[in-house]
Amino acid sequence: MSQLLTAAEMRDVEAAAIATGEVTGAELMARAGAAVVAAIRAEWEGELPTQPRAVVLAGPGNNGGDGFAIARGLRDLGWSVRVLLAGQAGALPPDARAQHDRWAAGGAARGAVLPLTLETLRDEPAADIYVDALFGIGLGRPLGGDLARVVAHLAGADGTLGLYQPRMVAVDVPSGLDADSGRVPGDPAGAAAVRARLTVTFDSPKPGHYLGHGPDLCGRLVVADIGLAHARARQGAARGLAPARTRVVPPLGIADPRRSVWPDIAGLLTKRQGHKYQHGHAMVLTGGVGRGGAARMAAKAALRIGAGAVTLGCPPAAVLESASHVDALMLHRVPDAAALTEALSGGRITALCLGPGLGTGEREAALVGAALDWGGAVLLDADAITLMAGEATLAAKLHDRCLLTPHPGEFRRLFPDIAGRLDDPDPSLRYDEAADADAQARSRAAREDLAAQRGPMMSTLDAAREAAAHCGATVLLKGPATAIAAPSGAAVVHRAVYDRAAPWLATAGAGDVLAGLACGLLARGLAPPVAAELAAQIHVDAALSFGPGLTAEDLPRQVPQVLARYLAP
Ligand SMILES: NC(=O)C1=CN([C@@H]2O[C@H](COP(=O)(O)OP(=O)(O)OC[C@H]3O[C@@H](n4cnc5c(N)ncnc54)[C@H](O)[C@@H]3O)[C@@H](O)[C@H]2O)[C@@H](O)CC1
Ligand SMILES: [K+]
Repeated sequence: MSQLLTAAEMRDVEAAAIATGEVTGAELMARAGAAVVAAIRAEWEGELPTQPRAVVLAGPGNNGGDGFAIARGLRDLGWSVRVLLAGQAGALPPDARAQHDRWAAGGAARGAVLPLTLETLRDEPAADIYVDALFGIGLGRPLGGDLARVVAHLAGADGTLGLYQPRMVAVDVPSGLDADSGRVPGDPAGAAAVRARLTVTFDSPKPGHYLGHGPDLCGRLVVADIGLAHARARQGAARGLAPARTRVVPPLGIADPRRSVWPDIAGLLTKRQGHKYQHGHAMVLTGGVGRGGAARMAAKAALRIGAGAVTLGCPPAAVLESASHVDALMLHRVPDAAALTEALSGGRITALCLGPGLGTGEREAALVGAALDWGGAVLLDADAITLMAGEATLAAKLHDRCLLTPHPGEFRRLFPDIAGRLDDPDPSLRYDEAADADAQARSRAAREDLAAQRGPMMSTLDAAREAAAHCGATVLLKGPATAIAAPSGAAVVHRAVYDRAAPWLATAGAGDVLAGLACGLLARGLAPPVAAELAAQIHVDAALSFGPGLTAEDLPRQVPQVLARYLAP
């Protein structure tokens, strides 16, 4: 499973399934409820008393409806269950109302529903499990009033985190978290949302489970099948989005690490016999004297990932320095842009990497210009991005064989308008259509997709997509969950969170290695979005395989192990 659905897409899929008559909304809600009950039993197995007690917090929409279905499911298992409802039963949407009525039919003793207020919640005797069914994918704005206080209390504002978080299961998303962006409307710090030990979502994960505060708030993420796979595939195909517009990589739910990558990974990486230049020739530009380390690290990574040959392009004064460091790399003097153009015009170089440790002077700006004028595969990182941010005519040369790998700060420099909207805590400030007239000219289809995918808050994924559509190149926006977007609108979220969290990867030089891996793959002929996706994965797998204590220099050395795992028969 590898598809990510925004809230709007999830609604589409549900509506399409219901419209064909193959399932009803009520049935979907019953399946959702049953899936959460099963996930609770699995998660807390062996930890609960003989007759556990649950408190279900039900909200005013269908998430609340799931809550009533869960309450009934737990009661049927012999649990003692209390439901606290935010709002009036009469105002619930029909499916949720029906679940409420089935629950309440248990009578005052077995099916009691109390109004949810901070007071009623505080007065409740402690429970073994709390079910957060307040808001799911329908959260549309910042929480306010008493509900905001309730959520703040659940989130630990009163020193109560230790009481709730270890016992909290969130239905679909922790309430307060925006399912599309991983942001918390009205609270950039993310404190105004429930913190769960377990989150059970339905059919497909949502971007917000991986981006922003999502992983922190969700705890463990379970994706439950509620029988919508066919409707999802049909819906995707109908929109021309098949097989999947936004994927999460590696795909979920496959334990075998060799298969936790997409099926043709071995095909992409296996070297067939042939001359070294048949596997591509990458050139990595270095900075001046004493500044070559970053580029050398990138070059080693490019070599490890299987580029047939790698040449360091150095300013003349720095040739000697690099020569004393690395034997397997070739060296080439690149005094200026004209020399670079000449080197590239020979037809041997199949991909160029520039940025790590490059410098940001006039010579380097001219190098970026020459690299982009070449028209071949170019990876632009670090200083190259900073240079483009300062010089609009450089950025205007970007094309679809380019791959940009900014960290958030570099992204902000190069795309200040997009980043400005991304930073804004006000969810009413959405994707700005007028500002994107350029992208409109480039690709109407991509734009329409962007519109269809948009939620109430902009995400880093939206930002990468907008940036890619805007500049016409593939953009890899770094983060714990890396967002990679092609100009066509196709995108992936690389999940280095949950079981793939590698916090030790935040080490100096790790970004240079990522650039080198991606450049090596470009040199081997992979298209920029594929090279980016694969490089991000190998980068994280290398970090996971080394473990804590990692330095950037260790990363290229881990690559053979990682490849061996992928390529094992
Ligand atoms: N048939 C279906 O549609 C299914 C829905 N499912 C559940 O339904 C959920 C989506 O249901 P809904 O679309 O009703 O959305 P939610 O239940 O997430 O929330 C919508 C309700 O909350 C209110 N609301 C939104 N933001 C608010 C705020 N800041 N302050 C106060 N009130 C606010 C809305 O006005 C609306 O009443 C999913 O997350 C999932 O849990 C599942 O049962 C699967 C089937
Ligand atoms: K919830």
